Amino acid sequence: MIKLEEVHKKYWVYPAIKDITLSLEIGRIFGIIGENGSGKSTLLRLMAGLLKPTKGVITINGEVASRQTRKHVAYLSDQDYYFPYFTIEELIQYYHSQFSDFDSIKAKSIIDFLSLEPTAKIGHLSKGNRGRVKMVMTLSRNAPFLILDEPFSGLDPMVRKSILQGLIQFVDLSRQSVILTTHELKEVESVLDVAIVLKEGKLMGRKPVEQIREEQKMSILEWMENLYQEERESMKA
Ligand SMILES: Nc1ncnc2c1ncn2[C@@H]1O[C@H](COP(=O)(O)OP(=O)(O)OP(=O)(O)O)[C@@H](O)[C@H]1O
Repeated sequence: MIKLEEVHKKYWVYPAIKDITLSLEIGRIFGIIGENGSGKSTLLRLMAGLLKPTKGVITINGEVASRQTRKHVAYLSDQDYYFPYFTIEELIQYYHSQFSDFDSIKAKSIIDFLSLEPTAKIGHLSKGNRGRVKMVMTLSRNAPFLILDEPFSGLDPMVRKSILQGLIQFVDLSRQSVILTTHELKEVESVLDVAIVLKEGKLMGRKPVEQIREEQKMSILEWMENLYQEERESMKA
């Protein structure tokens, strides 16, 4: 479980995350959504142990988030940082040497599923295929938390949904969770279990997607827009 208790994060004096208390359990696919600059990437980086909270506590499986807890997290960054001179298979060997939980057999299956050529050099790939390589490297780790920051950037809209649905089969939800951020709400709606909405660094809501659909008769986007509207009205009052 990842637990945040009254977490604040400031960049210098600017507050990016404000007083968030939240628990994320194993066995779910969480979608963190919100407008640009609402704090989604900052929240993921805090959970991944890459940033320290300014105030508050984050624990991962009971340990305070730090360099040591990074072993519990496979993190896909929204940055394009992969080693351009490696081939995909060399990158797999490198990851295998770096992460004890890296599953090379799974990596090969995901490469097949995503129609990537193992001997291709990373630097020669299109942006969309570099994005696919990042997914291979992240989903091949048997870490309990797979944290994906904008995993679909660069993927064309026609394949996003089918790729996402296919990739979920490589996640073992009996002992893993996926936490992702995205602006592609339509494509992810069908696979998300829980939606978490941020606005200006604040937690606006957390709800099972089934409940949003069945009880509130709304899409995730409509639910998010409602929460934003309520916030605007409460600010005016
Ligand atoms: N390294 C940084 N230094 C200073 N301010 C930062 C830094 N990173 C993010 N911020 C600021 O913190 C706020 C939250 O940024 P963050 O990237 O977490 O938002 P986001 O919801 O992921 O945005 P987007 O949807 O555009 O990716 C923004 O106002 C951003 O400008």
